[in-house]
Amino acid sequence: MAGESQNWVLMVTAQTPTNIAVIKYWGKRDETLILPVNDSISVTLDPSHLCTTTTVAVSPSFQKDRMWLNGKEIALSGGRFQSCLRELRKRACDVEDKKKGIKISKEDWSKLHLHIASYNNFPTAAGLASSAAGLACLVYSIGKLMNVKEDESQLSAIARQGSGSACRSLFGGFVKWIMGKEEDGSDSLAVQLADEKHWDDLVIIIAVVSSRQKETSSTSGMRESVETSLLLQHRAKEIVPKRILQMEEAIRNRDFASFSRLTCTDSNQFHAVCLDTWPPIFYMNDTSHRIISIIEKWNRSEESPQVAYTFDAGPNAVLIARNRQTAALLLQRLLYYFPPTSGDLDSYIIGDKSITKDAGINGIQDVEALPPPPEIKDNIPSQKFKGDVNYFICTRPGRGPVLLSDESQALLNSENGLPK
Ligand SMILES: Nc1ncnc2c1ncn2[C@@H]1O[C@H](COP(=O)(O)OP(=O)(O)OP(=O)(O)O)[C@@H](O)[C@H]1O
Ligand SMILES: C[C@@](O)(CCOP(=O)(O)OP(=O)(O)O)CC(=O)O
Repeated sequence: MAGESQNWVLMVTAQTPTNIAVIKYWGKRDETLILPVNDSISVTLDPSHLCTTTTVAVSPSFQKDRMWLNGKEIALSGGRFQSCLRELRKRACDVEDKKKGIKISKEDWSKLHLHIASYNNFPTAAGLASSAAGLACLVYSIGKLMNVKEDESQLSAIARQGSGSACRSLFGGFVKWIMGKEEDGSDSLAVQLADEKHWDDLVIIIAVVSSRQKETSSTSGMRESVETSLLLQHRAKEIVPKRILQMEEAIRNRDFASFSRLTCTDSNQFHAVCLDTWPPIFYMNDTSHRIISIIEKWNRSEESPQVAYTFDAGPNAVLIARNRQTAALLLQRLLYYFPPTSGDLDSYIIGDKSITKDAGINGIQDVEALPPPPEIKDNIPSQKFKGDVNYFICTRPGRGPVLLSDESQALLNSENGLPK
């Protein structure tokens, strides 16, 4: 290891998106390597609205590996973090920073310690897939720091060992996680089906539904489903392989009718598997069901589907509108049924606020003046559900991980490698 003194700090900062599955991953065939029972497909969400930023630093002065998440130190002792660190160290290569006069040889990495600081620009552990963006960012940034030569797909197989869904966050656009066949998991990795520009009409609105912390984590929920649900076995063997092919075709042809049908039925089947688990698991709540029925009613009243819905292991609805015009109509419906409890629209609709303008909403008075959606039959009085949605995030399909070269965006101090 060459360097004038032992006080140098070398660091890298990266930003990684989160993703939402449209064909769900639910069930592992290997718990430690995190190998799934079926392929899955996701849409990467625009990191301008939902992303993780991670800085990793290395210095001979660091005494041990340390990590800070959203400003608080967390333990890195968990098996999943350790698997990722071990796999990355195995693949580390020589690194030279001529400007700083630092040279790290391949062999040095096993003796050097890391400091990692990460920040999610959205709530952590709130059903918005922070673990997917977080673990993908950890692997991507350390991979860059250690000059790991593997491509994104091979890195995805490492991120997979941090959290299954994280492997799909190594790419932008539309991503498939191939389940693979090998026992060592070497062929269980993510590939990009199409980038985010391929289908840039799509607009995504997430309804963050008020709820208590979920009772069953994805990890334990899917373990229980594998052990007890016969529907899961049937789904993995018979249903998903066909759906994957149909979904790939729908994405290739930008066929919204097919994309929407597959997305909704796959989400519904995943929640049916949860219900088929013993004891049953409930992730959706009354508000989630209400949102499904609003969308179903609207889609049925039109000639072709306007919006797709999908729900992960929690009550939040992820709604995918076929284009901006539809997204504006969707937002009007959502605000009609779920008006904010306060007049503060700015914090009620976050992300791409231009959709709010397109919907003709400039203030709370416009929300109050919204007419009932035309698909409601006149004889059924329409009810409103103020307070049942915490807030909405307007976003779209987005790009994959990037390095941030501007040092001012680093989360660690370049002098001592501690959080800024
Ligand atoms: N930026 C990050 N860097 C590293 N690890 C993270 C990061 N963000 C979250 N995690 C890990 O993910 C855990 C949260 O995962 P959890 O599955 O409970 O919630 P979620 O991913 O936000 O929600 P869900 O899985 O329901 O969509 C955290 O406790 C932490 O271990
Ligand atoms: C419902 C899901 O979001 C499940 C995600 O599960 P995780 O990736 O969080 O589980 P672990 O691999 O145990 O970390 C569906 C999906 O993202 O495909």
